[in-house]
Amino acid sequence: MPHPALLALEDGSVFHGHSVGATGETVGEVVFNTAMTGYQEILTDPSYARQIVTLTYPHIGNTGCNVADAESDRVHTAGLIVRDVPRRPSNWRSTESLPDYLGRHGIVAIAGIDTRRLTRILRDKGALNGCLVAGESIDAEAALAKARAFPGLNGMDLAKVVSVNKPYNWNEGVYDLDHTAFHETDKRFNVVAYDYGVKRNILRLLAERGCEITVVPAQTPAAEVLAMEPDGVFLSNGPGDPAACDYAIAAAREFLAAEIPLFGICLGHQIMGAALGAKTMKMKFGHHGANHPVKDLDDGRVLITSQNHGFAVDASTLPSNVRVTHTSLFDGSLQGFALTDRPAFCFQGHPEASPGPHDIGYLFDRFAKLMQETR
Ligand SMILES: NC(=O)CC[C@H](N)C(=O)O
Repeated sequence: MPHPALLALEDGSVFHGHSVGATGETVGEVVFNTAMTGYQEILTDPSYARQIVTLTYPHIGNTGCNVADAESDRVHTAGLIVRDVPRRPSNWRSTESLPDYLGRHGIVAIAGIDTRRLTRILRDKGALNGCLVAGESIDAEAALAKARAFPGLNGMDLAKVVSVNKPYNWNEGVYDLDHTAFHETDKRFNVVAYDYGVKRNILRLLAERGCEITVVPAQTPAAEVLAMEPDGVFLSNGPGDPAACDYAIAAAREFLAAEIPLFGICLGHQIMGAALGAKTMKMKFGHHGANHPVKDLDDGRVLITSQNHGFAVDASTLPSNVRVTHTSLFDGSLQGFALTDRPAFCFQGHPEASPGPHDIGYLFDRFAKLMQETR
């Protein structure tokens, strides 16, 4: 018999279910993700640090887990909430079941609760702080108190917490078309990628475009990077509140001043916005999923995109040398912008997908073109 588990939300809601991961307790902001696939990539996306993720798709774990699908070297979500985990995973790539994987990584997870009810609460009230407990004896009152004691993500700088300690070269090759083997690419550009919680697929897609990549810690001063004379600088995705990353905002300002090709994704987009003097704000429940429609304002195309953010740049506070390039068709929020007088642009969603559709992968080509033209 699995251990019992319980989820308590700061609004007083309590859900009883059973454990499908490690025993223990965890606190964080509870958010919902609507992607139907890609649970392992979601678990290992560093942008989810201090967040407990509930997946709205009811059957999670069907295809097991493996080494290749991780987006970083560990699980970053603070916990996992699902409706149901199948008893037996079935896929030729699977080396481990989801509960075993979660247990090995020490991640508390609950199944057997009504995730539709939970998602409606989060949609109506916005993301809520919660406490997830699993084990032989669980105490709802204590969990509620812990949920209410969690300070929330506002003001929390987590990029420097999940970042690497020292620089390294990304030298994994790129996949063959049939995705069975890696091969080398011709290196055309030297790129420095800031790791605020970078996902591996971003580095793969940059390498695929001929980038030789040096990944650097979040707090690396801009002067150190400029001394490396890169062809371009990349600002990665990452967890927490962008406004709290003052060192990153200061560095981005220097890269903009130096007119070096600059590309930002998600947290990187928000940091670029803040560097330009724009305001960032907390969203009600954010965007977390793999089917979000985004409009490309240059040609009117609608792209289906992968998303994972709880903060956003307030478009009305952007300076006049910014051109909005993408908006969300869910809520009209800002999804991308480019500078009119510098080689810099960024995107709020996840163009690298993983999981998700590849509609907006052309942004990686745009960065390569920008570096080519700026040379
Ligand atoms: N995926 C990301 O980079 C997320 C950015 C930021 N932490 C947010 O929640 O909005």
